[in-house]
Amino acid sequence: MPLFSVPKEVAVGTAMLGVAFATGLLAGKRYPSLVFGIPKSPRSIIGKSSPLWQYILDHSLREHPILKKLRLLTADHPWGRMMVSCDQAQLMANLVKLIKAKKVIEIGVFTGYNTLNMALVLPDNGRVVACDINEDYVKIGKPLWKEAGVEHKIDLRIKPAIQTLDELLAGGEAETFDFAFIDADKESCNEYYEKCLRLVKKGGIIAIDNVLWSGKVLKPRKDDLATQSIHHLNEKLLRDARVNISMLPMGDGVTLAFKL
Ligand SMILES: C[S@@+](CC[C@H](N)C(=O)[O-])C[C@H]1O[C@@H](n2cnc3c(N)ncnc32)[C@H](O)[C@@H]1O
Repeated sequence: MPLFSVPKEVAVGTAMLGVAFATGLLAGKRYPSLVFGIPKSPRSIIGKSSPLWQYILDHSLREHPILKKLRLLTADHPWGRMMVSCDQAQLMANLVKLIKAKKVIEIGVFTGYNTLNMALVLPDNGRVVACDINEDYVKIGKPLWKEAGVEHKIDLRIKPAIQTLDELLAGGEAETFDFAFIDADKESCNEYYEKCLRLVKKGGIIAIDNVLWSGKVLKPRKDDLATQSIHHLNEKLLRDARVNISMLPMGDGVTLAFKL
């Protein structure tokens, strides 16, 4: 027995709307960034349609106008959902500022929201080593790095991040970074973590994004390498005596590892 029933006309109308929406999507149509008044945003543990999500943004987000411009620009990109959660990016910038970081690493730039966000709070002689393999994504945000006047603080490296991290290590930059944000291909997250641990100083912070992976970590499927990889790193971090950790249910889950 159904819990509630709807008039036949409403059911038919809703089904037609659904078909029209799906047909639009298949035809490559982009829908507006605002759905039911809630900003389209990336993965988030708190549902994006939850009024609490809007409340959090309304009561905590202090976004630089150029960051906002980049967020809205990215929201209309077909892969806009990959962008870091803006409240989480704000926490990253607050941490970077708190520890008076000068050298930071971003693994997985996409359109560069978090890169810009960190560059904005770094001192004028600070540096973000920004790693990505896809220049097309980065090109979207690059003009805004310039507009914000922080382009000179961003050292963009377009190649596999593992290669960039190895080059930094080979160049004698071990234990010279203050902060690292890991947010690229999940299959490599353990390797990124190990290399960042060598690059970051004692007292520095490594932030690992998507550690809850939309809840998939609860039941990692054997054939799902990304989830397996995240889950193994989560298990390892729990027992890793080289760091203190906090796992925060923010965005899609972020673990902060404080190097001892
Ligand atoms: C989730 S997005 C990053 C989001 C970004 N941190 C932000 O602030 O919005 C992941 C990015 O990782 C990049 N990526 C994937 N595999 C990579 C690799 N092997 N090396 C470097 N970047 C990679 C992708 O091109 C993509 O831009």
